Amino acid sequence: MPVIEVERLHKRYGELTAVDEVSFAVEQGEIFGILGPNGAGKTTTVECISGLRTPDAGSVRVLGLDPVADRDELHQSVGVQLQEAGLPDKLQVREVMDLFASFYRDPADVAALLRRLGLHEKSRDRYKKLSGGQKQRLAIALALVGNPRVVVLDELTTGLDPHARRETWELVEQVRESGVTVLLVTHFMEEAERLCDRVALIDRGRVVAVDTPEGLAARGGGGQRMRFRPSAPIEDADLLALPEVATVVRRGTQIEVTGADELVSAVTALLARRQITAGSLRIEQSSLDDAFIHLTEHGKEN
Ligand SMILES: Nc1ncnc2c1ncn2[C@@H]1O[C@H](COP(=O)(O)OP(=O)(O)OP(=O)(O)O)[C@@H](O)[C@H]1O
Repeated sequence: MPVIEVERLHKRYGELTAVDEVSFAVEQGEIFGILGPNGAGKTTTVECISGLRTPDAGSVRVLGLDPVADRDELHQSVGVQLQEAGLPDKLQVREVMDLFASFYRDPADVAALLRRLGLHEKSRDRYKKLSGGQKQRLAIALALVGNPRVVVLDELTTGLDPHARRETWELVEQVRESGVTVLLVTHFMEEAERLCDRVALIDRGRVVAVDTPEGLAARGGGGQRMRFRPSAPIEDADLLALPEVATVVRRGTQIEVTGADELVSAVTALLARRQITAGSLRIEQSSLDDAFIHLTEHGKEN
């Protein structure tokens, strides 16, 4: 049975339809991403899942519970990290954690959790003294302090430097390894590619695709791009004769070849047969970025 089941979810704000017939299911132990442009309806969707908003229509089940009717019960098993933590500046890290732990029947060991999140040495620091990355880690700690079975993380790494972002990703992977199902809202493709088992791509309140990051990337046009400087001349026609090659473009001494997924091995094998080496070689896989643009393009035009 899926851990989260969303069926034909609908939410309006006045005249504006923010979420329109959204359906997806998240399985136990998955890291499931909700990806989409600004204003797509991602936060509204997870707020309905977390019981913070009441849907206008459709159904949501989390661990078999109705997030609105069974809010108190849901709260015990679902940890939520929201975009704005809104914590009092003057409280110390440990105090915030103890306060949140007191809301749960079976809270985690606060000291152990702080140690796990690298915040142990900050236990006595006030919230306002924490760096952006530390605040973010505290937000994750707060989402985990109730020993949840499901955790909802919204815009987890926004505003973090690349190092802190990577550390946070490792944390999320550890959370999943401990058996927790993770629902992750993001608009960073790299984050979705690195972390998510599957992704729902949402545009203008509608789900446009649910797939693995690789599956989504393939829908964005697919294929590979390879750039190199050959050590000896090679004809365009020789490259184009390979079934994997779609286009060949020359820029000075550099050749750019695009084509199917097996492009790189086919071209490399051809070059090897001719005893040509590929200098300054760069390979790009068609990415989730391409899929994002491709699949949400229609929405932008309207
Ligand atoms: N409380 C609200 N009242 C009125 N309109 C709202 C409210 N919250 C969100 N909206 C609107 O609903 C739409 C969806 O917003 P939502 O925050 O769910 O999108 P999002 O995909 O999370 O966006 P972002 O990536 O920018 O955070 C937007 O057009 C937004 O302006």
